[in-house]
Amino acid sequence: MSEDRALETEGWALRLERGLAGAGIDGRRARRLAEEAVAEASDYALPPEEVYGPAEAYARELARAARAAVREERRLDESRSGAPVLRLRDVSKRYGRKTVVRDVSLELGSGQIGAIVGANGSGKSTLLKICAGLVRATSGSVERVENVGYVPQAGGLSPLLTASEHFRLFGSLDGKNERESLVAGTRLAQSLGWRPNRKLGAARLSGGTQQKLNVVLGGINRPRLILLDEPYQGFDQGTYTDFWEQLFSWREAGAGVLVVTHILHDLDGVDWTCELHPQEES
Ligand SMILES: Nc1ncnc2c1ncn2[C@@H]1O[C@H](COP(=O)(O)OP(=O)(O)OP(=O)(O)O)[C@@H](O)[C@H]1O
Repeated sequence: MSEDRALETEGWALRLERGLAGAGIDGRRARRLAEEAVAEASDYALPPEEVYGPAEAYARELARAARAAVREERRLDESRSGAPVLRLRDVSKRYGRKTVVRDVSLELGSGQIGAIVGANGSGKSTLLKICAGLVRATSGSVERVENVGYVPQAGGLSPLLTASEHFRLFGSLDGKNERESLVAGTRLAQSLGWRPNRKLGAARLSGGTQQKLNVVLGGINRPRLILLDEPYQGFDQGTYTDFWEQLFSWREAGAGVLVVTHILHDLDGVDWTCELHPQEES
């Protein structure tokens, strides 16, 4: 970093710290937030002002986010009570004459991980789409909370949009502004050991990286229910471990997580398993 850039960054961080302190954030926390902002901006090789805007305005925004986090903590306390986030009763799905899901009942509480397992063609993806509200059950009932994240097995991205543009698009659905979306997406990406490239469109990312992006988008708005359809197919071993750690930390934070998997050792860390069986043609 040039000397000018270093001075500019230092000044910006100081103004941010002062602005935060002025907005009632305690001194040590204000310093940590300023350090994090500088570190994140350096990930993008840009001066913090270019990423976050003027320090004073960003301080106001962070203070607002801190107040929202307190409200969120209250909400999480409610969800830690284990209230159900998803309940299926006798759900079946037919395509024409073929029954692909038969009489499935399950209940996922907040702070739980459930796994859907079964042979190829046993209806796992169909059931997850029913849970997400993307496919309608032929019979039975589905109740779910409103805030849901869904991570498909593949696809689901806009080929020309970059990772950051996806963060903004998905974040805006939750009322986040551009910076909040960028920060939330970048943090989640980092927890999967990924530093998004600022320029590449999704179509030019590797298969595994596209799936990391899908996982980030599934969790970017801190949903109370997160549905994941074997999204780890292209992950290397390290990312795969990070992925499960992320599921555990979502559970810890009070979300209900439902994951389709066919890898049996995954099941060690889950709270319950629902096994599906391929249906005979009727
Ligand atoms: N839109 C559809 N129209 C007709 N049949 C469908 C449709 N979607 C899925 N099916 C059929 O439903 C059955 C279950 O498919 P599904 O993809 O849910 O299974 P799966 O357990 O997720 O499979 P895999 O392990 O291979 O991913 C399959 O026989 C499939 O061909």
